[in-house]
Amino acid sequence: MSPTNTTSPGAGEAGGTGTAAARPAPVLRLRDLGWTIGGATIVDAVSLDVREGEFLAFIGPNGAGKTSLFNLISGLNPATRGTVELDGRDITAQAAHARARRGLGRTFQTSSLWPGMTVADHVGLAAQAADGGSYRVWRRADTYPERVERVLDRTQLTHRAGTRADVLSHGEKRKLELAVLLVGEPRLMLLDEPMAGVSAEEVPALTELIRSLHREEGRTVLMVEHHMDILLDLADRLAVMHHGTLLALDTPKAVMADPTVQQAYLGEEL
Ligand SMILES: Nc1ncnc2c1ncn2[C@@H]1O[C@H](COP(=O)(O)OP(=O)(O)OP(=O)(O)O)[C@@H](O)[C@H]1O
Repeated sequence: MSPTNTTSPGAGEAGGTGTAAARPAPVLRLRDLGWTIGGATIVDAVSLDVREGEFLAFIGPNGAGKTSLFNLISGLNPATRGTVELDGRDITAQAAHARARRGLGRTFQTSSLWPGMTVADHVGLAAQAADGGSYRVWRRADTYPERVERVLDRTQLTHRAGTRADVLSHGEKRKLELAVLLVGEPRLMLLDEPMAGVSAEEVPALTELIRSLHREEGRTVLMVEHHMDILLDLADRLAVMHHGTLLALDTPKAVMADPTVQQAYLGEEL
């Protein structure tokens, strides 16, 4: 595996499917993307393509720049160099909400829920926001009964509809964050450590949910995760971040066997 892999088209690399002629245009294209703040380069010239329907997982030691890269892709932070293209359109200068309207949605490493608000109200409010409404002028969740019901059913939270977010288990909170994301029907989902804080008993159901959003619904998924066993099961390709750079990008098997990657993780379990 060579780092030049990172600048070649994503299609076909993951499972060896398709020919160059049959490759669809990438849904997401990063070119020379970087973020420098206070003189420190946090994300350093990352280039990669993600094909429609792909599951690309990001791994790397703590502080490698994975979340920062997600912030640049989702528009939470502005890039200080390079470009982000979605469906062939340069969105580098677009704000996060404009990117969300184009089908790019994300979850966060730390919980983004309102403790005193019910599960159904979270989803209803997200539906209102997805329709261009404001998060500040709150209408009741039952303005969107069908949509709320559908998303709660999809995320196995129907029985928790009237429950306040702060009494949910960690796994249910993560599902609710996915529900809030799904109500906007994202085609490209950025999931930042969706298993963080989730108990071992709840991991399989959450993994299955994420798998079905990808495999059954055909959503493109970019996911940061530290649990390698989960990624080996879910991901088409692994991207390895190290000191802000993209160290490797290949199939999980090839990445695991790469001596450069092993070196980067020296002292840590890969
Ligand atoms: N706003 C900021 N200002 C200065 N430094 C920052 C800022 N945001 C992140 N950093 C630094 O950038 C580096 C990368 O952080 P980031 O959260 O992107 O890493 P990560 O790979 O997601 O780590 P983890 O796996 O621990 O979540 C860290 O050293 C962090 O302290």
